[in-house]
Amino acid sequence: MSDMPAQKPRIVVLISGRGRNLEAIHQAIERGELNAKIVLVASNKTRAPGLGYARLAGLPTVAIAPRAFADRESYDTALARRVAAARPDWVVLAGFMRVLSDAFIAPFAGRIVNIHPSLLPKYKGLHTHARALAAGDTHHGASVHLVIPALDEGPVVRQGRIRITADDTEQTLADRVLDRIERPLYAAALADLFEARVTAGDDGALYRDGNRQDTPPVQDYD
Ligand SMILES: Nc1nc2c(c(=O)[nH]1)N[C@@H](CN(C=O)c1ccc(C(=O)N[C@@H](CCC(=O)O)C(=O)O)cc1)CN2
Ligand SMILES: NCC(=O)N[C@@H]1O[C@H](COP(=O)([O-])[O-])[C@@H](O)[C@H]1O
Repeated sequence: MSDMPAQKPRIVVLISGRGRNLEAIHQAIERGELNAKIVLVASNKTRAPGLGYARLAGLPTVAIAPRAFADRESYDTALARRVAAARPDWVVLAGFMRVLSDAFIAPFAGRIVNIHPSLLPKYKGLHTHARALAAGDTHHGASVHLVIPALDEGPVVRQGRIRITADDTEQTLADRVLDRIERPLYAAALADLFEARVTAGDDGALYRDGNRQDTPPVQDYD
């Protein structure tokens, strides 16, 4: 029996903005709540504030601006090469605001995770909070899912839900979803994946503890 400690899963985190989910993941790791090692923080925005957090935390960072590339596929190929050089076990999207082509997805197929601020399959894409308010929904939330080429269509690992209040605005709802749901939800869902409680079958479905998970667990965070 080897007495070598289990290798921590190596993760690359992709951001485009403030990096609040990056911060939540990093702090969960620092508190010993998530067994992983962030080996690179990469952004498509050279001035992403989340890069500042990463640098202060002593994490390796890189920013690759799309404007230097002729098209989405050439950008995604370059980004994939740089990410692959960090030898990740998982690629974690944390407020990464670009649709990824197969040029990026293929090399990491089945190992890319995203947190989306809606109760998928509702409100794929952008402006999810405004759309939930406009629809008069009673609840809203976030979903952690595996990334496939079809936007926000990948199998969902976990979801979190809160009530929408009568005085909610797009900003108050977005802030509450992020602070109440996304921060704890992402760490819990990543632990499911990293510790293989949840695995992807050849059929594209997820299996939790060996049982097919046709609908994800939904936790209320009110
Ligand atoms: N192929 C996939 N790419 C991405 C997925 C996915 O499931 N499949 N998840 C998204 C994350 N995301 C929502 O959770 C998302 C990000 C970006 C966009 C989008 O329309 N981006 C525009 C640019 C918008 C901007 O710059 O403000 C674009 O890329 O043209 C939609 C959904 C990550 N990628
Ligand atoms: N489609 C992806 C998407 O909308 N992601 C959302 O952007 C915010 C990013 O915050 P951050 O930049 O502070 O991490 C988060 O709420 C995340 O769910």
